[in-house]
Amino acid sequence: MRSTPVARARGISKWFGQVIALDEVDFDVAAGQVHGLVGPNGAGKTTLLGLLLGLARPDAGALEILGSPTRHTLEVPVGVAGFVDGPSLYPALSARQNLAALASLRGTYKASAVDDALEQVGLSDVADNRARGFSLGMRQRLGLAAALLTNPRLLILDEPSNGLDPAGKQHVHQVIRTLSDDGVAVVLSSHRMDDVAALCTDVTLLATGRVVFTGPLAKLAAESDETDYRVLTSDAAKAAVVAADTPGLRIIESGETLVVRGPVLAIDHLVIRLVGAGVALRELTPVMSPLEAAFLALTHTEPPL
Ligand SMILES: Nc1ncnc2c1ncn2[C@@H]1O[C@H](COP(=O)(O)OP(=O)(O)OP(=O)(O)O)[C@@H](O)[C@H]1O
Repeated sequence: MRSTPVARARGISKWFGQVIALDEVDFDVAAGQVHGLVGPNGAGKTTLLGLLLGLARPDAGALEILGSPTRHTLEVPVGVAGFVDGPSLYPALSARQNLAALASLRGTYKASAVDDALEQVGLSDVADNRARGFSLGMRQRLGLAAALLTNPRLLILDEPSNGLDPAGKQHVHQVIRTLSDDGVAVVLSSHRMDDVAALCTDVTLLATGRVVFTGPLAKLAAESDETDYRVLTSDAAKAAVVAADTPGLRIIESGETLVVRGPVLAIDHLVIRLVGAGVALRELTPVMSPLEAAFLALTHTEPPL
């Protein structure tokens, strides 16, 4: 028997005045899944995270968290923790005092649990420093520690890698992986496909409030059969002429560097034609990962050149 999804949305819509932020969204998250929410600016990621956190209610559709329909009041559903738009912290209190205050408010304060949470996110050394002086990355980590204190079954994180240095990012990624191994479902938003690729098992791609893809990460990569390649040759001008004449290829950029877009077969033909035309190929490099290519294809956005 399949276990109950940790979160299940069917046809949820959310309006802000005339703007539709979520348009009949279906969304499933299972225990242990690390589910990435990606999409261009304004796609509806934060709005969906807010609904999962009980910060707002859908205007239409059904949303169940841990098997229960979300209520009509605004409150964080039991078993859910996390934050959107950065964690709420008391700037005048230290990291330790912030966590102690939050746990005391819930009536669950235990000094050892606070120490554990700080240790997990790598903030033990600065536990007694005031949050006011914390960098964005440190505030993100403290917000994560606050969420961990509640032993959530569903953790919601908005851009968790924001402001983190590479070591901090690795640390936070490891915390998320451990939670997932323990069966916690994690839903996170990100603008970075490399973060999503490193962390997520599943991904939902939103564009102007609609789901344009949802499923395993590996399936998303297969959604686009076109990739951009940078082509360096011995004769840039002649290479551009050959590329323009190759069926299935589009020239994205020409000049010293030639960038072309097309399916792998068309790229093969380009290489054969270049060599046939006496142009030496010095470099052929994909400009973006298959995930980024799928993102751009499905959201109809163009890569920056
Ligand atoms: N409180 C609000 N009042 C009015 N409009 C809102 C509000 N919150 C979101 N919106 C609108 O809803 C749409 C979705 O916004 P949302 O913040 O969910 O997108 P996002 O994918 O998180 O974007 P970003 O990547 O820029 O953070 C946007 O058009 C946004 O302007």
